[in-house]
Amino acid sequence: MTADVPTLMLMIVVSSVAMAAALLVLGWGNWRDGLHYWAMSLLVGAAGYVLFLLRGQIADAWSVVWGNTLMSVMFAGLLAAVRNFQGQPMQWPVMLVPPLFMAALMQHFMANYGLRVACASYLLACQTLWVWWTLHARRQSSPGRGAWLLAAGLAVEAAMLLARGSSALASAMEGSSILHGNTVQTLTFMVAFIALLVTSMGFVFMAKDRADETNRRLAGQDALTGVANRRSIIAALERAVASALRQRQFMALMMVDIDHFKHVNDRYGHLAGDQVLRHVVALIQQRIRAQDMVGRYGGEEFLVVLPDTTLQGARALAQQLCDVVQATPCAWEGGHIPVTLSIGVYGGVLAPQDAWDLLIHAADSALYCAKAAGRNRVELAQAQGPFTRPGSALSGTCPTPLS
Ligand SMILES: Nc1nc2c(ncn2[C@@H]2O[C@H](COP(=O)(O)OP(=O)(O)OP(=O)(O)O)[C@@H](O)[C@H]2O)c(=O)[nH]1
Repeated sequence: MTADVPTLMLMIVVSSVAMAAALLVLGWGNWRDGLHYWAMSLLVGAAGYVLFLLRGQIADAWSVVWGNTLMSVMFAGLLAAVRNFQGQPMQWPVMLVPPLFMAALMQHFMANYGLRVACASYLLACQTLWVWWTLHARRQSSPGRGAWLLAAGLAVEAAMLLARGSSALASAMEGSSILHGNTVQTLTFMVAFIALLVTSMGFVFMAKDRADETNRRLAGQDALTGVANRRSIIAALERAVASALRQRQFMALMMVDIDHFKHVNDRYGHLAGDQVLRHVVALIQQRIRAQDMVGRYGGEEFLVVLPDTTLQGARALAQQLCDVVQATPCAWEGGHIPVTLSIGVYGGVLAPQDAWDLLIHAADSALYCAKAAGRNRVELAQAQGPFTRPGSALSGTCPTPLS
């Protein structure tokens, strides 16, 4: 099976330039995730192929030495793209060793086509595997389908280069040329073309996967405080309720509200109010466990979901929060803003009919009681028995009549 090698090379050049141009146009002014390194590498690779295509028409030193060196620079650039995507620093002195090595090897073996092909193929295979390994070693920073596609494309490319190097060593290639069509040449450049498409698509998908993930995270986040927003914290509560019911475990919930927050806004201004919200969130986050979750339920109201926690445990934590917030006024413009919290706590073993909205209602009722009883305090919603619909166990749990 043979195909016209110059045509295959031309296809690679045209696709590389087209993809690079698309990436450069799309990413212009907003370079991120290493896409600019990828685009530049494609252009360098295309230039290398153009020099191969001109074999016989320009000096061999240009076509052989520079053509192969540019191929090696292209793989150094792909490595740079992956490292940039992963947020790793560039190590140019190390990353540019292979291209320098390639230039020296090509000079040295200029007269021996077979050895030249073998050396160039093995060196490029090593560089491809280096990119693959960099991707693989930090899988957590590039999860998703894109990374799989890229890894697969790199693996195929490396396998093809190793096979080409071995075939060059095994067969006498004197008198042959890179532009001659034979089975190995055809396979080499067909695989190179496919690998170019697959790896580039994989890299772009990687960037897209990351953008999707960032959007998903932001959609579930409260922009001011950085904790879960109302939708996310309710979703987390639903999951915690389902898990507590399945495993017949305790769970607790706190509704935390900043006292007289309107007064903070009125006296110090809204920016100060925002700072107080962040301050309170930071203090809460410092004291909850990894499996707990805090979210902003409303203006100055926060929900804290506490899986596998008894009512008494939640009450102790709530009291700690009240104490620490009172003892740590919020720093603002060289002074301090005193802050206190009221907290309503629900905790217990759930009954099958209990739902997240009932638990919120319970914690909210207890919070109402805490406000009514003078603020800066903790009140409990339900201390015994399964939780039931409002109007039964919950009503009348306020220890102090509302004023
Ligand atoms: N700075 C700031 N203020 C907010 C934000 N969201 C809500 N608020 C304000 O929070 C205040 C809530 O006031 P109230 O519901 O009367 O509660 P309160 O003053 O804390 O009174 P109690 O809860 O009864 O102690 C209102 O003034 C809202 O404008 C926000 O994101 N930033």
